[in-house]
Amino acid sequence: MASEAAAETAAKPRGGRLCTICNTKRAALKRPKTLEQICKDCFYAVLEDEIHRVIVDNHIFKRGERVAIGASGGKDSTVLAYVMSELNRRHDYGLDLFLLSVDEGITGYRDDSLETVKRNEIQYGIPLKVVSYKDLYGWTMDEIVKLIGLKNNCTFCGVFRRQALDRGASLLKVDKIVTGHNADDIAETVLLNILRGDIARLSRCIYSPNAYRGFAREFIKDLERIRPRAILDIIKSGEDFRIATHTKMPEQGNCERCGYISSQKWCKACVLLDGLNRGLPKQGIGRTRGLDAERNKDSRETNGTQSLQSKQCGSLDF
Ligand SMILES: Nc1ncnc2c1ncn2[C@@H]1O[C@H](COP(=O)(O)OP(=O)(O)OP(=O)(O)O)[C@@H](O)[C@H]1O
Repeated sequence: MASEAAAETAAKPRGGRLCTICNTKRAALKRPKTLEQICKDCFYAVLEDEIHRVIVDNHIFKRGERVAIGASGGKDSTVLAYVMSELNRRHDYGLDLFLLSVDEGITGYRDDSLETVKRNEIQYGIPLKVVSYKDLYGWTMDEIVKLIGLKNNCTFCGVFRRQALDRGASLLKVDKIVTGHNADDIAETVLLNILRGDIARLSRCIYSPNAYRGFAREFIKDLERIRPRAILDIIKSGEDFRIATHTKMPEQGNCERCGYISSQKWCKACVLLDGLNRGLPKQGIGRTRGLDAERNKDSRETNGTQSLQSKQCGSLDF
């Protein structure tokens, strides 16, 4: 008996609970979703398995499809690239994967993270395509910031990035694009869209512009401290949201200028680019209803008031 007890003590890692899944390694984290305390390896395994289940249950991909992975070189898209290539191989999805990076032309920021993407290209054997703001729009973000200053630059960055991903996707002739979003980002988005009354974006469960994001982030982090499940509960509320049938939704069409998807005569990227090229960089900054509607009514009209200031850079705007 004494030796058995000794063996058990030896097997148990010192200073912590055992993983509730494998029961051998030390628990490294507590999952807010299940409240289970699990080790690193089991966390990777359950996460990959859950992603696979979501892909299969929702019929997200069809065999033979070409899929671009939006690769910024940041943590979320690096995980995404790994998981996509791993699941494609492990479960034989039969997908043709590509890494798609947008180079916004921000010295010391994107040029560094693109190095990570180039390493991913070799590591996972997925071909990489880089599209740049300079080639697509004739402007780098550094040049835009020089013109407009730091205020409002996130609007340009986010809108151009969203369209650059679409353009890159059509160059690669892919059927789908996947982008990496963690639970915190999605909860912020749900909250932001509710705060802004942006039912159209909420129903498509996509990103709202950056304004207020910093405040929403702090608020969610405060909630999480009190109740760790708060983030998942907000996401669930967003998913279960039902929109009254009489709510007016914007009609999707195509931009008259560039042909990309838009609910206005001109898409936001064209409105902003037109302003930049005409030396009126404040044109189109602000909410779509209002300024862009005006801009779309009469392309000669310009207006730089009511600008929304961004509190945080880097999130992908949809
Ligand atoms: N420059 C880019 N090129 C290609 N894809 C991008 C780029 N920026 C963002 N994305 C895509 O949009 C996702 C969400 O971007 P966001 O800017 O919110 O960054 P994030 O949450 O910090 O993600 P990451 O850690 O991957 O940078 C990224 O995971 C990526 O898939």
